[in-house]
Amino acid sequence: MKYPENILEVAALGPDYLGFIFYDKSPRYFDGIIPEIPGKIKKTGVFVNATIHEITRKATQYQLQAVQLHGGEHAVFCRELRQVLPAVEIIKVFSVKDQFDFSRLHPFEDDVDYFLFDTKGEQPGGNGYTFDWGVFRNYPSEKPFFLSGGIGPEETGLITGFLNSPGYNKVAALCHAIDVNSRFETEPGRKNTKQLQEFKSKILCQHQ
Ligand SMILES: O=C(O)c1ccccc1NCC(=O)[C@H](O)[C@H](O)COP(=O)(O)O
Repeated sequence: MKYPENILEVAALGPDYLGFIFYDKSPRYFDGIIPEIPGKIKKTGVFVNATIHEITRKATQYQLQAVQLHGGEHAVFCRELRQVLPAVEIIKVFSVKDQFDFSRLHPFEDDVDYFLFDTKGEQPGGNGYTFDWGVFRNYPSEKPFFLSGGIGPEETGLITGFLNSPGYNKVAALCHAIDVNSRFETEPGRKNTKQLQEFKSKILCQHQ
């Protein structure tokens, strides 16, 4: 999110999280003021290889309830961050191409709250492409995760198929949130509220 009036419009749809990109090479880079939004929506700072000091500064400035780490942050870094910001959820992102080696998650198990799976692309995030969710057949963890990467208005069938499919049963139950971004934008950082509303209604209606 980037623009105050658009933040308020999207907040009115009742998402669980709202993301603010603190990566200055992104067209969605956020440096503004976050208007007052309902406390149950978790303000989430998105970082790429930022220092603990930078993350702490933004977390304090914007009263973030979650941070999403999109760079090469390692498990020890996440552990240190947790010590400094114990009340803030830590979401560690992994980029998936065709295959994914899930053993990479193991070192992070005790130090993050959620994993987030995004599509590997030219940029650290916001690439707008999906990956093959079939990789989740090999998901070895009990940790809930965010499903991300190129999810757009046309993906509702795919999502509900994934969430309801017996083939994925245990994994689908661990899908904590659906993360959407560029495919719902009218320009970088500005979300199409109508499309988001329809998307949310369809998912809620189709997911048993
Ligand atoms: O969106 C960005 O510009 C961005 C830049 C650098 C790191 C992360 C970024 N976005 C983070 C997200 O969580 C996106 O929602 C995720 O990458 C999916 O984006 P999209 O493929 O556009 O749906």
